[in-house]
Amino acid sequence: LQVNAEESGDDLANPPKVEEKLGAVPHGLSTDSEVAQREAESISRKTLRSSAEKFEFQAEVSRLMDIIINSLYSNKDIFLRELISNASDALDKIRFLSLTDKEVLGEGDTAKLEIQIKLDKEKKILSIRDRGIGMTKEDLIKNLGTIAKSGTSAFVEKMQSGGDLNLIGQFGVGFYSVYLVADYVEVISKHNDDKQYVWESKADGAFAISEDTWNEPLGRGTEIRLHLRDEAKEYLEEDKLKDLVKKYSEFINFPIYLWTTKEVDVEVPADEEESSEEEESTPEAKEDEDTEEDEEKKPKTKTIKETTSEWELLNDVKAVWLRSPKEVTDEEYSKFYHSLAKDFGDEKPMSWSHFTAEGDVEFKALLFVPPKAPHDLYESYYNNNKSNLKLYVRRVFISDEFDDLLPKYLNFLKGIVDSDTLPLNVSREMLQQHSSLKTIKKKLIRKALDMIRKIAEEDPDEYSNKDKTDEEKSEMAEKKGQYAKFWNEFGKSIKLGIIEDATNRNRLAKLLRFESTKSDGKLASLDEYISRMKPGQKDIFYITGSSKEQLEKSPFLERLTKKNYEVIFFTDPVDEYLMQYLMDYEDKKFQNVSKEGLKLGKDSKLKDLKESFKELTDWWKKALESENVDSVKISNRLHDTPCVVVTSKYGWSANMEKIMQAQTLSDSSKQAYMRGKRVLEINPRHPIIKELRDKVAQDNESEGLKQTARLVYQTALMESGFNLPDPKEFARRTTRTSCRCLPLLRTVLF
Ligand SMILES: Nc1ncnc2c1ncn2[C@@H]1O[C@H](COP(=O)(O)OP(=O)(O)OP(=O)(O)O)[C@@H](O)[C@H]1O
Repeated sequence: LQVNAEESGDDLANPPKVEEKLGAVPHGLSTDSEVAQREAESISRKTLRSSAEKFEFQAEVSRLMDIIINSLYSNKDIFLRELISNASDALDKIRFLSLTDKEVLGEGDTAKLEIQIKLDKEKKILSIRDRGIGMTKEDLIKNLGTIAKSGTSAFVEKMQSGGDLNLIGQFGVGFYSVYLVADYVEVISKHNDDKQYVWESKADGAFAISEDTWNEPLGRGTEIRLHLRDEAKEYLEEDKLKDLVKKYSEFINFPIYLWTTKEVDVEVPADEEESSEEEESTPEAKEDEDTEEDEEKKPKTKTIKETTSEWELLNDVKAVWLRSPKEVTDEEYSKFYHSLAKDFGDEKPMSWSHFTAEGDVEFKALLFVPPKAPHDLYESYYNNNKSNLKLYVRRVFISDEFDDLLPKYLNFLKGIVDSDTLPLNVSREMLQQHSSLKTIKKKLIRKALDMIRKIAEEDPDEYSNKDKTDEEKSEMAEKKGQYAKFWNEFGKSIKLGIIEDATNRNRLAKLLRFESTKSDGKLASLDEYISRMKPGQKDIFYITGSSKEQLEKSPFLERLTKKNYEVIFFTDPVDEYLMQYLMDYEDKKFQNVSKEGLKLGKDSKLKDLKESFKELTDWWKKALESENVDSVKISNRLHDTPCVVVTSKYGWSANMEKIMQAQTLSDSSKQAYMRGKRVLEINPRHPIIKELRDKVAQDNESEGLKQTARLVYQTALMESGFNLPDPKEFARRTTRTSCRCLPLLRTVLF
């Protein structure tokens, strides 16, 4: 990665040494010492320091930077919140380490966990400094340039298809937003384990790193100096920065200070000449002579304007979750969500739950359902145990990658948990083992599922609101369609929950939504299905396939719809797995209508029919011996179709077979084993079946009969949703048979 340093004309071979005297500045940030000024001037945006080691950005990072630097995106403000958020993360990290080793914090100003923002109007430099964990030389190289995260290419792709730059933080590449406003950036950083280094780049494909021997020693932490572009001068205005911090970084848990400069009136001793002149020229002076005499002994003063500077605190660090829910407004919850989730889109969270758990294990929690699923929610679902909850112990941030605070299927929730029960001064690994975590997890799941249920309860599309007052109705109108929205974004997670969480299966099943033969294009719940069940109906009927449109035409539904039974359409591949775990609901069993075992009341004629078609069914079963067909039976589900192929109850359905075949790494021997035994079900009322019966009775050795029966079977396979093992053979047979048995075929196909 390292490329040869290009010698430039700048005389920086011996950078000036650290200045001894830093002047009377308040705690910290004395970055504008003369030496630093000279240094900054000498490089003056022409070229990077010649003595530095130079590196190329990783290709994806370089593309990302190109996009940012050339972006016409108008909301350039976002860079500040990204830098403050990084500073806050770095402070969280050092505070966490200090729990087990106090020494890491250092002494004096270095131990102050705060963020400082400073402006240099003249040189157009905006600096953001934190006393966080800092970066070693290696960290600087990796974190700011050479390692592309998974979010880098995802974000580049998103931007190329017209995505919103505002979402940069969610992709974990927020730092690079600095190039929206700066054309040259320096990152000065000091980690406890390394010397102080300067990273610098003009976003031209390369960055440079040098050991820092000229700036003020930071003690520990990072200072980012943005050399602002001309068109970004507004970020040198104190008021602008104050507004931005208020808007975006209000909920940062560390104090954010801005170095502000004010003109104030000060009383200074007046020199004698001036005071005597003043006495003569002031008419009031004569009038007040008596009083003047009394005060004669007091020294004469005058008021002059003086410029003073001070650190002004910009945020209130009281954590939202520690406040009573009654005191927090909806707007505050929304803003807190945006800052917590780094989701600065326009949409509010769909729902939230703010509660305190009491008893043996005490904690406060605030959970949110985001308005949209993140881009990578189901990517590496099974390899990623990290929940999106931030864990705090007594207000101290511990981790946002804590395994097992929530089960995987609830990973789409964002939020925080602050526990008073967990110990503070133990390692993350020890904490991970703590017995209270189980209780916390259990309570969080309950609350999360309640919160999701509430989205449905408050949605007028879900429940009739005829008993509601007008005020309640208008409140509900806002929530209209919210559950369908939730379902579209996170429905798969609920299904995965049903598969994975046996304890909460019934609660989760209540949240399940689907379309059905009676749902009229809307989503229905299992409770609705049950309320619509026909008297005497024992099972909940469903069918699986790749689309609703395809399923609506399925021959498996013929008798069921005629008899007015409702059938659920499951069209997501995960549904096949789901239905292996969801056996029953409210004492009703689930029945896949394309599998064996469908009962639709008693058919009094069945016995006679069986008898009448016995010769055909026996003959056909024998003819299909090599096809994994277990038996040939009279069907109770068909009306217009001559026959279908159903699968055994515990084997794969036709749809599942297709899903498994589509999986690159699936094991073909397992496929053969799991493929359900097939049963050919015939429709005794269909003319072609009747004709086949007659033909078998006449001459069951006829080649034409065998060909036709095979063709009818293969057509049934296709109609039942199976892939034909040899489509070419089917095509050949169709053409051949169509010549020989045209009249019969016409009945099959049309
Ligand atoms: N002020 C800082 N102190 C210490 N490390 C930092 C600082 N700023 C950035 N980093 C490091 O650089 C990395 C890249 O930052 P970047 O903002 O691009 O991504 P991120 O912080 O991981 O994600 P996000 O943008 O969502 O905050 C960080 O993960 C962190 O390791």
